[in-house]
Parts: sequence; structure tokens; C-alpha cells
Amino acid sequence: MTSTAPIQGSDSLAAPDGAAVRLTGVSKSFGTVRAVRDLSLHIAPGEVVALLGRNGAGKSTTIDMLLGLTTPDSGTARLFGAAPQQAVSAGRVGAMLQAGALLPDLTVRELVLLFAGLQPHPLPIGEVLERAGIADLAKRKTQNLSGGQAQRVRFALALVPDPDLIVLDEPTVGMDVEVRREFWAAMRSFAAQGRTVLFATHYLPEADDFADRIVVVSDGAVVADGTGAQLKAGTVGRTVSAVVPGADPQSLADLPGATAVEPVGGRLSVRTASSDDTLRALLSRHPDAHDIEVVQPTLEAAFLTLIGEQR
Ligand SMILES: Nc1ncnc2c1ncn2[C@@H]1O[C@H](COP(=O)(O)OP(=O)(O)OP(=O)(O)O)[C@@H](O)[C@H]1O
Repeated sequence: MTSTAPIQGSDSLAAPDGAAVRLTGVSKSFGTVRAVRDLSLHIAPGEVVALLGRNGAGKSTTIDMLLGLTTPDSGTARLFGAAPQQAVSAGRVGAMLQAGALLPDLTVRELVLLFAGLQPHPLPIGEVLERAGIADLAKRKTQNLSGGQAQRVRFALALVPDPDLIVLDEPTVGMDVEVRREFWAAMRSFAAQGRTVLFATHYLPEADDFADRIVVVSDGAVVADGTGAQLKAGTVGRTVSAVVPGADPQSLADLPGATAVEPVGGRLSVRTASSDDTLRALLSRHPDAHDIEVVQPTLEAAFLTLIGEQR
């Protein structure tokens, strides 16, 4: 006999909804400051997600709630279907938070060992040092590290639990260009194993280069969520610019797809949701238009538009 009835007694440790991270309508205020407002975020296992926003947007507060370091005023935070503290205690989560002094008077190796002793299934110390690129710093006292070296040690501590999810709050602050490159290479190999990465940043190129998905936060709320390409296409559109004899910005405002027109150095620049339609109509109306350019927006332009709209 065949049956289509649901299987009973499924693994209670599995995330019931399959999500690595699920924030549902979380809010947090500090006095009169509403740091995070009704924010929801769902991250599937294996995704690499950037939380992008300017200073004070609410990124760190969101991360603190997600890790169980701060309790939301309302809403819920779940990691792998469990309460954040439970997922952290189970060694499923590694975190690299902003600044915070490393325990002094210990060598890097001693610090990593101490931290490993608190984890249920830590990675071997040699592997941690290797993966974080700090084998050469193992014997250095933590208080003698440079800012960038201390960041790499914090990254090592995040790797110690051998986590399924790694959460990084502005991880590359203080790292020089070379160290930054090595750091992202290490993160790529971590993510290539199917693990989940969430990082907060205000470096747009990092979000664009490294994340599968960018969640833009402004004034404590999600204002956009998509790939870098989707954010660029969906928010700003392309720009058609040309020298158009006898035209002024107002006369081009009704071109199909046009959302804004401005004069830029003797040219007219038309921001458009449909560059093909705009260009056809422009040439039909002004056959003498010349030096035409169609420009794809940068992520920075998309970001500024998004947070500008929000404000
Ligand atoms: N403990 C606190 N007490 C009072 N206000 C706070 C506290 N923590 C955060 N805030 C305020 O909440 C808002 C959000 O801060 P948060 O640190 O989450 O932003 P952020 O996006 O991480 O900023 P940054 O990029 O500068 O780190 C800010 O206005 C901040 O001043």
C-alpha cells in the first residue's frame, strides 16, 4: 500500500522552516532612538548576504538581535529554527563583531585554544590559524597586534566553532588591501562548503563583489533586497545622455521611461526605466541629438537613491 501521509517523527534538530536565519518583524529602540523597525529577513542555508547601510542604519543592532546579544522589543529571531542562544551554544554560529578588545596577556594561540575549549566541536587549532591566515602571529601577545591583525584574530575566533553560519560586522575595517583580499578568499572557501555568511558593511564594492544578495537597510528598515544587478536595474535604471541642441530638461521630462532629467556639462542626462524606449523617442524628436551615451548605474548610485528615497 502506498501512502501520501506526512512522515511522522522528523528530526527535531532540523530547522522547521529550512532557514539559516529568520528575523520576523524585529524592532529595537534605545530611548527615543528607533534603531530597528519591524525588520524581517530570511536567509537560506548556503547564501552569502551583505547587510548594507550607512552609519547608524541599524546593522549592528540587527546583528546583535540575530545573535541573541540583544533582545528585540518585538518580533522574533531564529537561527536554524532555534533560539539564537541555542544555535550559538550548539556551535552552529561563528561571529566577528565590531572592535571589542581581545583578552590581553595571552598569545594568539592561547586565546584561540581558550575559545576552542568553550565549543562543542571546535576545529583543530592549526586549521583555524591556517584558515584565518594568522599562523605567523600564533606566538604574539594579543595586545601587541595591529588593528588589521586583531581583526584577523577575531575572524579566527569566528571560525573556531566550525560553524554553519558566520556573522561578520564590518569585518575588513582596519585591514590593508592585501589582507582584505586574503580575508575574502578565506570567506569564499568557507562559503564554497555550502555554509551561510551574513556580513554588515558600508563598503559597496565588497557587497557587490562578494554577496549573492544585498539587503539595504536605512533608518532601521529593509529598503531593498536583491542581487547587486537587481538593485541597480530596479532602483536607478540606466542613464541616457546626449548633447541635444535646442532642448532643455523640462522638454525631455515626458520621454517614455524617463524618471528624471538634468543638465550635466552641456549635455542632458535622462534617467530612465527603459533606455531603449527613451532613446528611440529622443532620436525621433531630436534627430540632431549627438554624442549619445547609455550608462549602467553603479551600485553606489542605486544605494544613494534607495537611502535617499527612504529619508
Ligand atoms: N546601546 C545603544 N544606546 C543608544 N543608542 C544606540 C545603542 N546602540 C545603537 N544605538 C543607536 O541606534 C542606531 C542604530 O545603530 P547601529 O549601531 O545598529 O547602526 P549601524 O548600521 O551598525 O552603524 P555603523 O555602520 O556606524 O556601525 C543609531 O542611531 C545608534 O546611535
